[in-house]
Amino acid sequence: AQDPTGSKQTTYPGISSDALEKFGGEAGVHNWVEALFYYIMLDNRINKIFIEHGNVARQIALNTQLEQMVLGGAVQYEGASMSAAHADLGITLTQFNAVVEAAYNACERVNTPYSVCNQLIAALAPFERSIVTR
Ligand code: HEM
Repeated sequence: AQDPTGSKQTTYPGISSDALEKFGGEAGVHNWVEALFYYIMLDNRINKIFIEHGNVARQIALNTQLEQMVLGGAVQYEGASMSAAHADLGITLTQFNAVVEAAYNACERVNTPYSVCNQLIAALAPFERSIVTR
């Protein structure tokens, strides 16, 4: 599997050693990703991109892997690099930020402690460089 950042980075700064546990382990991360896509699909600024280009079941499975890995889990991410997955979508910073909002709403929905929610979202933020192309 490729490193999702497209770099050689394998550890994520700012992630505490108990982050995955506080997130509720694999089941907790999966619930969070389900809630994330619930809020994405309710957001009229971005849902059309996912309806037209996405495969929600595949994206939920791959995001569950990726987020567990970012939280320090011994999980291999088996999807495409962030740049390859998003290259043709012409994503704007406004659309990226809409997904970040959905991510915070998902944390509230599944009662993820705010500090550990922030750790995950901060660790995903650098992917913006690979995802926002417009
Ligand atoms: C940090 C933010 C993001 C992360 C971690 C992320 C993660 C992922 C992952 C893991 C995949 C699956 C790759 C694969 O199929 O191998 C994917 C695909 C996709 N993402 Fe994102 N994504 C992010 C931001 C966004 C944004 C902002 C949008 C649009 C507004 C978006 C739209 C899509 C779409 C439509 C696909 C499916 C592409 C395809 O199957 O051809 N993503 N993303």
